[in-house]
Amino acid sequence: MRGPVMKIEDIAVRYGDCWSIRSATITLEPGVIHAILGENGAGKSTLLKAAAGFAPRVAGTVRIEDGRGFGAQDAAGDPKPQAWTNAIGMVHQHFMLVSAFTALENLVLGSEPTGSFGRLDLAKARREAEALMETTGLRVNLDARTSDLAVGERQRLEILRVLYRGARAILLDEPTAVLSPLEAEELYTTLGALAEGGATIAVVTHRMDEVLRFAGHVTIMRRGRTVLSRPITADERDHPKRLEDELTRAIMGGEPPPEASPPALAEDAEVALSIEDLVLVDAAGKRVLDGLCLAVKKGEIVGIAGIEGNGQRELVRAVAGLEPGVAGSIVLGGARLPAVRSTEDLRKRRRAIAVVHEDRHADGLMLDATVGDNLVLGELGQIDGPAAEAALIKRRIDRFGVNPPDAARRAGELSGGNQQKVVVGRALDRIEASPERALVVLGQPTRGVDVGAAATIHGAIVAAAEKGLAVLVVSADLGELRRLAHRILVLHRGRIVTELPPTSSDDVIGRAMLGMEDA
Ligand SMILES: Nc1ncnc2c1ncn2[C@@H]1O[C@H](COP(=O)(O)OP(=O)(O)OP(=O)(O)O)[C@@H](O)[C@H]1O
Repeated sequence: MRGPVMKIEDIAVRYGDCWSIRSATITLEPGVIHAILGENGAGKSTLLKAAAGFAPRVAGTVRIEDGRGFGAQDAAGDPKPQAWTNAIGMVHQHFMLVSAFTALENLVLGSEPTGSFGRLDLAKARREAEALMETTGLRVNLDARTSDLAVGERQRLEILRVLYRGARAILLDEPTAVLSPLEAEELYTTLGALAEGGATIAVVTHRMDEVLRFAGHVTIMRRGRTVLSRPITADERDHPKRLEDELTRAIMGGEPPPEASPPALAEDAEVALSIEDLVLVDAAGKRVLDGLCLAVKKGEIVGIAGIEGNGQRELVRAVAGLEPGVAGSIVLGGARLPAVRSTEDLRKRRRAIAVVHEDRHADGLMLDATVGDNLVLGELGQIDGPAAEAALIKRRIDRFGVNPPDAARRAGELSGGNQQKVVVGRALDRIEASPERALVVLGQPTRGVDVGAAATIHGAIVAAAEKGLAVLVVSADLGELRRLAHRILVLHRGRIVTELPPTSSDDVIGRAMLGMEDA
């Protein structure tokens, strides 16, 4: 199944009065993984959408050549040919699955096989799905409800869905942002095999290590333009430091920011947060938190590593007071936190604890509200008039580099990384100003965020610890935990199984994440 060559020539894309892409030129060839990197808002997602034929292009051409000649689509390129739709599959940053459907139903949605009288032939769908899983090595439980699937499984389902429709070019928008390192590795093995089989593969990512290890070609976007596009040689892969520096400079348009490191921790620092024997049983009777214990001192940054789905989300929600069924105790500053029974209880907890949930769309943002409203969400009635509110919003936009710096824009129109800056910036900036501040809990704080913005967020996390707050960081990015944390705790099946120093290798942490005893 050889994929098409896709030539995107000098395209420009505009949403209303906002230029998303000013000038981008890129050629995607079958047979290699083509990585696309760049700052938040540089236009990477839009570039993929334009390639797939559904971004409002105002100039340029997208040419697809696969020997059968799909031809070119110029700026006024709609409607796109059916062959185009079938040949190119896009896996979006935010999954496009119907959570109430089974995996099988989602897989065939929109291209369902039919039997007599045009009825859906589920048996045939299952046979075809099984065959596809066999050839690609991508496996999911076809009968599971999609809402019950782990995030890595949902990712696989999205790719299977695209392949099921016969796509030979697969465009993936930050596919590893939600995956653990092991799942990401598996995904790249699959993509590598698909590329070797002749597919055209493009991946948008912020993770440099993935580019250095797996990509055969790299393109960098900056402020709506492609500024570098070139192959990666085997020799460069063996000595990646120079390439990494070159790419980082191209992304940033200058020298990379200095890396954060945890502040010095006083030996006699008091324990700020103490969690004892936390137990939470889900609707299916599974103990998602199973006797979890941990402690964090004042001024300490503790990292939590673990494969997604081992209790991270529930731990963060329990500390935030959003899991009424949780048993065990959470002690903050020597006092046991009472159960949250009212909005006032929740407010009280928020004055002491800042929380960033891992799913920004479900728990952190109102996409239809403005950036400004989102930046002060939850502070209703606590800010002294509209002028003070406008000043606070402006400060948060400036401090975290939200781009475009426009408080009146709808949050849903921001790029993914800029949405993340809004959520994290709001939490960190607010807690620092609270007289009752004690704890920051962050779920995947730099997911989908570029190097520069990650440095800003890391700086703010370190600043919070320097102010004496206890900090708990849950992250799938082990490099981030190593850089930021004083200690790394490994979460496995709802409990902390190991404590490791931040100098531990990926291999050691990875083994502990799998629950291996010798880690
Ligand atoms: N539907 C839309 N309406 C208005 N503006 C949009 C829309 N989609 C994207 N934009 C704007 O286009 C620009 C590029 O966005 P895009 O999502 O392509 O960036 P990106 O490089 O993928 O960023 P990130 O790394 O943060 O995901 C941003 O300024 C964004 O705000």
